[in-house]
Amino acid sequence: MFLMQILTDTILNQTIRVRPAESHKGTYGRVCLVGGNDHYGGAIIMATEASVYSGAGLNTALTDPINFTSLHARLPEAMVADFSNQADLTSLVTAANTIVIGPGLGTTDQSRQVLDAVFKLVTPAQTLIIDGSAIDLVAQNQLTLPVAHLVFTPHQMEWQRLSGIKIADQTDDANRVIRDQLNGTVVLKAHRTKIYTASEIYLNSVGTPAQATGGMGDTLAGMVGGFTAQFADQDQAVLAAVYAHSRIADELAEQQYVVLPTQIMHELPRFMKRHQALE
Ligand SMILES: NC(=O)C1=CN([C@@H]2O[C@H](COP(=O)(O)OP(=O)(O)OC[C@H]3O[C@@H](n4cnc5c(N)ncnc54)[C@H](OP(=O)(O)O)[C@@H]3O)[C@@H](O)[C@H]2O)[C@@H](O)CC1
Ligand SMILES: Nc1ncnc2c1ncn2[C@@H]1O[C@H](COP(=O)(O)OP(=O)(O)O)[C@@H](O)[C@H]1O
Ligand SMILES: [Mg+2]
Repeated sequence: MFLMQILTDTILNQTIRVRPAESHKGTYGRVCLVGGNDHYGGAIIMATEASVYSGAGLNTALTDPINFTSLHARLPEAMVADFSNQADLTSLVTAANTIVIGPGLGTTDQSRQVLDAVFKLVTPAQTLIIDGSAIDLVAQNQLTLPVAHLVFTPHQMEWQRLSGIKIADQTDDANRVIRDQLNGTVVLKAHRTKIYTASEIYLNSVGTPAQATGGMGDTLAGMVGGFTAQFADQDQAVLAAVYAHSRIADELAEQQYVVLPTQIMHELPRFMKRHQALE
């Protein structure tokens, strides 16, 4: 039996540290974000931008070259590389602390080749966030997962595809069985997102239907990337990212009918300053 833990503001000041003066960009982690085909460029732009605004020190998008100009135009802080260039893919994935794969990746043969190449390179010390299309590709092809700190971020339909559990039957007990088989943290996204770690279940009791708009999950994936790259405790980093994403949305929704993903990420630097570790 697992007791459900309810996330509160405490997770933020437990996780978000005050930046040490003696530090540089390398101190705050390297994130490689993989996705964005010729159809879904916005998804990888949002994920990458969310990682940058979370404070990760170095961020690179591995994407279709068609997205280079648009990504740079709004986000000069990030680097870009072609996800079909094997040499670039190898060096960037190898250098990363955290890899985020899936936002807008698509499920074509090319998407599958990129996913296979990344899975081959990932090592046990790295954190791998598997989102969106990457979840669908794993489910469709029953892919073998690499050994790493795995974090899955499915919405309920993606979880149905990956776990085989119908949305109506997605109970904690059923979800835990599959979580254990996957051997990774599962962030099951819904109106009230639940996070299944190796030992606990957490309920995200904040969040608003004002968040129900395309790109909201791509943004969360980028935030989880940025938080896990910077903050040592990987479970806490995931929990803090999920909670902050919804908590910022709730604040904006006091005045707004809909909250855009980009508005949430742009609040992050101020929000994180307000909620950093208590001194
Ligand atoms: N700007 C961009 O580039 C964007 C790119 N994107 C990229 O698109 C790719 C595909 O991702 P996707 O999520 O759009 O499609 P898919 O996996 O088919 O899921 C939709 C199906 O699931 C069902 N459903 C049931 N419960 C649900 C729930 N709780 N939450 C959500 N859905 C739920 C839902 O039911 P219905 O709406 O019919 O009621 C529908 O049948 C992926 O790579 C992503 O990154 C998007 O992020 C958008 C912005
Ligand atoms: N009604 C809602 N209440 C609270 N949060 C919501 C609601 N609808 C969507 N969200 C949040 O928005 C995000 C949607 O993720 P996802 O479906 O992957 O979006 P996308 O793939 O379009 O970026 C999740 O974090 C989910 O919890
Ligand atoms: Mg999604």
